Order: sequence, then structure tokens, then C-alpha cells
Amino acid sequence: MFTIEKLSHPDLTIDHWQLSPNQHWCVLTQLGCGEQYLLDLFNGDLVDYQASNLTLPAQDKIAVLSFQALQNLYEVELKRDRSDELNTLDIGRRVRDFVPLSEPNLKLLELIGLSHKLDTGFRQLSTGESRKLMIIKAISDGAKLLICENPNDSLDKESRHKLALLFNQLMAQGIQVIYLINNREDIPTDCQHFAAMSQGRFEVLTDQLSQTTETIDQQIDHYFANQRAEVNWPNQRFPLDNYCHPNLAKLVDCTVRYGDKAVFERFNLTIKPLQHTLIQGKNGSGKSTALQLISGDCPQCFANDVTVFGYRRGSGETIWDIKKHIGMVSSDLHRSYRVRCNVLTVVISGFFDSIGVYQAVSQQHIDDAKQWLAIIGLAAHSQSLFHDLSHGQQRLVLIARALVKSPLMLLLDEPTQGLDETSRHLLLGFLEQLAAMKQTTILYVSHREDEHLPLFTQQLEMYWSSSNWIRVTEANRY
Ligand SMILES: Nc1ncnc2c1ncn2[C@@H]1O[C@H](COP(=O)(O)OP(=O)(O)OP(=O)(O)O)[C@@H](O)[C@H]1O
Repeated sequence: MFTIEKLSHPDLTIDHWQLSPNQHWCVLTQLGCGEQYLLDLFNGDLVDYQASNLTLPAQDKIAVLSFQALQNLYEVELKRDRSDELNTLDIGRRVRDFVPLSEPNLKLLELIGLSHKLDTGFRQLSTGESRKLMIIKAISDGAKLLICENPNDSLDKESRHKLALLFNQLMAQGIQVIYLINNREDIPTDCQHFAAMSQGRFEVLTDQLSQTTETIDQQIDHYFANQRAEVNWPNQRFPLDNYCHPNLAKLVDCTVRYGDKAVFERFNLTIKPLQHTLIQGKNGSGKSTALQLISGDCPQCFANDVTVFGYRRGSGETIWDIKKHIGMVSSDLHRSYRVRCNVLTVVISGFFDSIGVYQAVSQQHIDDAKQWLAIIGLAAHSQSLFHDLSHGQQRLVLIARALVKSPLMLLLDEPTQGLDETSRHLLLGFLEQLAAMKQTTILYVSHREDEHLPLFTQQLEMYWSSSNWIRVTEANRY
């Protein structure tokens, strides 16, 4: 299927890699390993390289299913948006416009749980839904080689299972898959061929003939060896002791509806100070929407009974009265962070809740932001362009942006999407420290069970009745 020999590029070196028919590979990656250059190679975007032999399939037979590809698609859709011209909401291309509705495709959409979304615009899909659509689109476009960057990220447990079944079906039909995996638990169980990337170097780990399974397991363990970083926490400037309201947020009988479809109805949630809350639920069940009601990013917060930091929404407060106390990380923020600026500026923008920085910046802001960059291991990248970093590194910068101002409330909506094991554990360590300091209340959305830390004293499961698509919720205290 392909051969790569003696490929050299300033940020990518591959001595030898051959993909034979019916082989599927798992490439282990970590943040900053140069994975994006490997993706560029398969995309046809890598320049300034030399190779003694490079035989890749035709470009239209390769599908790169990466976070960057998703972002590119989102930006294409944004450019096509004619809402202003038409003076009405242009939802852009719908799911049915990406995938011809042939019988096999309809079956795939059903299998992956997207068949009820045919008339939803791409930009309106939830994170998990949009990732699923990309996969089905690649298959229906006739791709023979799928390069999947962390395919489990953003998918709920059932969807991960269904995706594994789908990949098995595809492999039986001769489609080949290369997984790029940066968390040990995501390694596909039946993968036989392994490689790893470190500091821009691609290295084959397995050679079925000469290596034993045990050796491979040890190599994988070695690659994913975790270290918990000690965090020198900056001083907090908004101590919770001064907070005077009984609740940080209260949502009463909230309904969010798009067209004739309710995301949820009669949704109730109370967040008391230091009541760290874990929000779970299937893809599309309304987790992000619930957080957006609190942050003010969902316009329907005004039509609902939403009180945040003592402000009843719609009673004359500004969005900044709310946002100044919130640190947020979400896919929505990540994809909206499209301005051209350096990494330091992105972290500093957390002080102003802006995308980019448009105000005077103090030396204290700069020092705090630099301190955070050092904590997340990206100090050397402070002057790099944000968009030159890999998706996972960008996510880490956005986490620093959320933490830099020591907010009263942290809304973390799948913050670890794209993060490798080390960075995920770094974040989990931050959360434990924050909980111990008792100054910030954390709302956390995650599909990963190892992120469901004991510090979450309230757990919320969002689900819906399949008969009428009305979502209901349950809250339990441990
Ligand atoms: N502007 C919109 N117009 C129409 N539908 C929308 C809009 N925004 C969100 N939705 C729909 O609302 C549902 C809930 O979306 P939300 O992003 O809250 O889900 P989620 O639980 O966070 O999903 P995931 O786990 O995939 O991130 C989705 O099915 C989505 O398609």
C-alpha cells in the first residue's frame, strides 16, 4: 500500500516504513513529537523533504481524520456562511450534503448514531457528532487508507464501541487504518503493528518476526511512562471566602430548542460554591449546551431562568460581569480561537476573556502567563504562533488561559481532547490542587472514566427518551 524510505525533513525523519496489504498500524504519539508533520505527509502538505523512496496511495484514496482536518472543514463552512446576506440563519451544509444517502451510507449513519441528524448543519453538530460525520464522509468518498488521530477522543463509550465495530467491518472490506494514539487505553486491541514518534523521529517498534508480544508491551509501557509534575501554583486573586451568594449557578426548568427539536426540557441544576460537578452523557445529549447556559454563550439563556453569580440573566448585567469569573475550555472556544497571535498572547487573553488581546497588558499579566507556560512545558513556545502548535499543544495553552486568572468557576468541557497521557495527568493534578485550595468550583465534562476523580461531589448524567427526544437529567450526590 505504501513505502517510505529514508525520508528526512527538519521536523520528521522516517528510516523505513512499509504498509503491506491488510496491515493496520498503531503509531504512538505524544505532544510535541512532530505528529502534525506525519499528517502533513499523508495530506500532501509536507514540503522541503527528501526521500530515497516514497510511494503513497493517490491523494483521493487517503483520508486524514485529524482535529486539524475538522477545524479546516469548520472554517470552510464559516466562509460559506451567508446569514448576513440572506438576513436569516444560514446553517450551511447539512449532514445529508456530506454523505450521499445511499442504502449503505444510511446503514453506516445508523450504526454510528447520526441518522437523526441528517438535516442538522455541520456547524451545529456536537463535537462527537462532527467527528463521527468525518469518518462516514471519508468512507463514502472512497478512501482506502484512513489515518485516524485519537479516534476515541470526544466519543461516548457506546460510540467508541460502535466505531471499533465499524473499523473491523471496513478492514474486512480491505480498507486500511493507521491509528495515531497518545493514550495507552485507546490502543486498539487487535492491532499487530506498532510504531512510535518522538522528537520528530518515526520508529517502527514491531517486527512481527523478530519481536515477542511481551517486548512490545514493555516498549509501549516505556513510551507512556507518566510523570506527575509538581506545580508551583501562582497566587490566587479572587479568594472564594469573599463570595456572598449561596449558589454560583442555578438553572431552573430550562429548555433549549433548535427548530422543533429540544436539546433538553425542564433541566435543573444548582452549583453551590465548591460543589465540583461532573457532567456525563452520550454525544449530543446537551452537556456543552448546559455549560453554555451558564457561561452565557447559549443565546437561549435569556429565555430561561438562569442565575449565575447572583445575576438573574437578562436583568441588566453584561456578559462580562459573568465571564470575568469564569475560566473556560471547550471545543467551541478552541475552534473559535482563529486570530493570528502568539502563544503568550493566548494565555494573557484569559485575563480579558477575549480572543486575542486588545487592551493594555501589565507586567503582572505577562509574568503570570509566562509562569503558566512554564508549568505546562511550553515556555519555549511563548513567541510561536498559536496555530503552529499541534492541536493537543493548543489545547494545553487554552487550559493555561482558563487557569491564569484564578476564576471562581472553571467550565472544562472535554478539556483533555487531543492531550497525551502526561498532559492529561498534569491537568488532573491541577484539578486536585484546585480542589484542595478550595477557591475554584469545577464543572467538568468527560467521556473518560479515569478522569472521574473523587473530588466531583455532584454527578450529572444527561440522557433522553428515544421515543420523543426529550432529554431529562438526574443529579446524584455521592
Ligand atoms: N445551533 C444549533 N442548532 C441546531 N442544533 C444544535 C445547535 N447547537 C447544538 N445543537 C444540537 O444540540 C445537541 C446537543 O449539543 P451539545 O453540543 O450540547 O452536545 P454534547 O452532549 O456536548 O455532545 P458531545 O459529547 O458530542 O460533545 C446536538 O445534537 C447538537 O447537534
